Amino acid sequence: MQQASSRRHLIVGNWKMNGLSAGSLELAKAVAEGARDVGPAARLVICPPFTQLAAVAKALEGSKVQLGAQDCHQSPSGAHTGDISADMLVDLDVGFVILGHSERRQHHHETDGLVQAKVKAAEKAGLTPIVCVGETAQQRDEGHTLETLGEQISKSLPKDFSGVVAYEPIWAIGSGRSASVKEIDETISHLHDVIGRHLDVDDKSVSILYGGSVTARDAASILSIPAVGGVLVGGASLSAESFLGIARAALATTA
Ligand SMILES: O=C[C@H](O)COP(=O)(O)O
Repeated sequence: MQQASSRRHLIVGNWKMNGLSAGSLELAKAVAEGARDVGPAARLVICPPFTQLAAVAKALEGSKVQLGAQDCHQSPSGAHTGDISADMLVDLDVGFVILGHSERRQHHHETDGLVQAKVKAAEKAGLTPIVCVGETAQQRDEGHTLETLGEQISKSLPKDFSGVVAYEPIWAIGSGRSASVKEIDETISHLHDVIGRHLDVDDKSVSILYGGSVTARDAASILSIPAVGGVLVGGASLSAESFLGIARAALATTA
């Protein structure tokens, strides 16, 4: 089994629909500055809204923080009013893209099939997709968590997937109630098994992040779980202090 001490955690901040020009620049610069102290323990990625990508890309120049986006269209170009293609993101020095987040699955009716088409488009353009899967509170209460996640994994990821997966229980997102260490450990280990069974890739090559109410307080215990490859952070990524606190927790797990 992979040991915590040999890992380099991926710490991803998803700003969601937050950030105007001045605040975004200030936040990006503060994260870039603070990231110097994190050393090689973690790779940091911030995913601002589309409108701030160009400015944030400039603010991150020369830093160890990488840029991500929150979605892309499955087509490279064309008549898709209001959409953004993977190539457009690459053009702005974006390296990562979050796909299939539960907020998009729910509010934009994104299906597993559409998510898979977006994953293929992102990988073709050279982006690293971060594909989100997660169960609702009802699915969890009815004992359908593993079945739900297995279906999402097998239908959302192409057989030759080379990106990152984020396990985000929907009931934990923005609720202030993170899943327990035991739940995260068991579920992510199960996801590795599903990947090994359904995809044509070594399951160890796919890093799996946890997301859902992660804070600087509980980050160390989550990042100490050997199966966890990092965290996807929403609310706590909107402050440089809390986001960097989470990144420093990665450092503590390698000490
Ligand atoms: O993409 C991030 C997740 O939805 C987690 O958000 P949260 O940290 O605010 O719960």
